[in-house]
Amino acid sequence: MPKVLISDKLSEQAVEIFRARGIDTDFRPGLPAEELLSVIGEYDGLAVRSATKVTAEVLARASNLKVVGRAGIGVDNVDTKAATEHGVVVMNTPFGNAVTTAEHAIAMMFALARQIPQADTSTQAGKWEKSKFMGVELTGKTLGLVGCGNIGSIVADRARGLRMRVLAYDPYLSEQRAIELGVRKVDLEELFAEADIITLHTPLTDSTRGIINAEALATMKKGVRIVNCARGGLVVEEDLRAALDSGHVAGAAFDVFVTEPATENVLFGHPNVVCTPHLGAATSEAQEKVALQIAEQMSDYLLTGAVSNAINVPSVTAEEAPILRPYMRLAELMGSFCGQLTRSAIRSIQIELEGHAAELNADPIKAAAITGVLRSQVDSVNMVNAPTMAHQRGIDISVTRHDREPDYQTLLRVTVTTGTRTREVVGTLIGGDKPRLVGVQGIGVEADFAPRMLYVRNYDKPGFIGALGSMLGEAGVNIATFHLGRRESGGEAIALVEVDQRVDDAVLASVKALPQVVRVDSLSF
Ligand SMILES: NC(=O)C1=CN([C@@H]2O[C@H](COP(=O)(O)OP(=O)(O)OC[C@H]3O[C@@H](n4cnc5c(N)ncnc54)[C@H](O)[C@@H]3O)[C@@H](O)[C@H]2O)C=CC1
Ligand SMILES: O=C(O)CCC(=O)C(=O)O
Repeated sequence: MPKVLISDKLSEQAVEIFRARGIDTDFRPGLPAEELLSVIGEYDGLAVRSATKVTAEVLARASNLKVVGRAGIGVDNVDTKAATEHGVVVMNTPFGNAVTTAEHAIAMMFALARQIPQADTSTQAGKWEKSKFMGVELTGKTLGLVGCGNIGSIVADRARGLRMRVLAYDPYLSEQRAIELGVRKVDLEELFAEADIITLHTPLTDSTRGIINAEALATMKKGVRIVNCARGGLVVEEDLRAALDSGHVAGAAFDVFVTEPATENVLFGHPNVVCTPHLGAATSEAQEKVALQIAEQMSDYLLTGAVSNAINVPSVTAEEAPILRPYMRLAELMGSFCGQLTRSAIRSIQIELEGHAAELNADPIKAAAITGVLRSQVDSVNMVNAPTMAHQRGIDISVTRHDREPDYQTLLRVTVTTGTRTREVVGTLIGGDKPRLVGVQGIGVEADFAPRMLYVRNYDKPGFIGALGSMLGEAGVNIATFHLGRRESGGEAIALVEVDQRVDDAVLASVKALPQVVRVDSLSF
């Protein structure tokens, strides 16, 4: 039974879902970092929000971990690169808290425009400072969105309802989508020059870090207001504080900070600053949605192999998973066949799909084939890290779909090249799910992938089968099945021999010494 740890404050619905799906679940919100390090080795899945830092060190200790689930959007608290290298899937819930976070941004905008938090504090302190809190109307004002994805689009929609004019800077926003949203797509300079209020809705990346700095602030309208409900680090906090102090910026509302939890910050204490403690996603509706989604997604992956909303591997839907699983098994076995025959640096891996296979999602099949090829070289390879490992080794990967009619209903071909050699195997599924080899090196030969096999290439001359049989018999090795294929043009043949015992190196050497034998390899599957 898989085991999952929930180390942040997720809705308890997540626990119920995991347990209902038969997953052993430990609910330990607020687990200290040192304790996480000592217990993570026990778990197959780790569900987090933003408090748990899933560092390279955590991942290095997570010997059983298969999936990290982020109940939310931003995965900047997960070292995704290290997760990929360790073969761990990282998934998030890209939509569950988008409305809630957009509403928080709108609430922050109102809080700034009408100084609601400051007025509340003053009123409850017994002061009646009616003239102190003169606000501004939002109607007719220009809102500048930096980032117009899920959350930015919802903010745009709500802002248009408030009769605001909306500009958006997002290099990946199409003109068509901008028209649909009723926003004007502009460059960053124009947005800074025209916006009365700027809200940020991008992830924190190398291209967005410090996107609002002293230089940018200087190009903004005097009296601009800035809302950040995305990520600390998008704004250089010291530069903003200086612009607030000089009166160039009229107000700032921040939900996120460079250092969190933010118990102190350069923005704190300024009369025109409103702060919340990373509450963007904090509604009961959003938390139920993200907890439920992440628990379902993680359970699906651990129990069926279905992958949704993963950051580091291609998606496999719940419908696709049972269809793809036998193909992934076949591809991995075929890759392993080639990998076990390859003793030098691999240059390329080609995966070809024909018949039914050509209609399927090829990414998981490709990842499985690469896993199989690399497994004889690297123990820790799996479906998640195989493409990265291949890339790191400079291996070219290609996938080709053929629409010709194959001899079998469905066919995969895996070809591995080194500087000097090519290994090629062809396989199919018998009865829809049983992997079967149907060709090696262009020679038709049918065999199952047996736990122990000998692969022999020989000259097609009399006496070979008898000699091989008696040699193995004398060594106490029982032959379970024997499959032969030969090139139609003659000369070359291949034998795939399933054996019941391990064939030791001395016996392999004697087989190799037979005059008809070109090469012999012991394979295991
Ligand atoms: N305060 C909170 O509690 C929450 C904060 N967030 C933050 O909000 C961010 C946005 O979330 P979504 O809208 O769901 O993500 P999304 O991925 O749907 O949208 C992000 C948008 O940013 C754009 N973008 C990327 N690089 C850019 C750049 N250099 N300049 C301008 N635009 C750029 C992308 O094209 C995309 O359209 C998340 O990455 C997360 O960090 C999300 C949920 C809750
Ligand atoms: O889980 C939370 O409270 C934070 C949400 C968030 O920042 C995100 O989803 O990116």
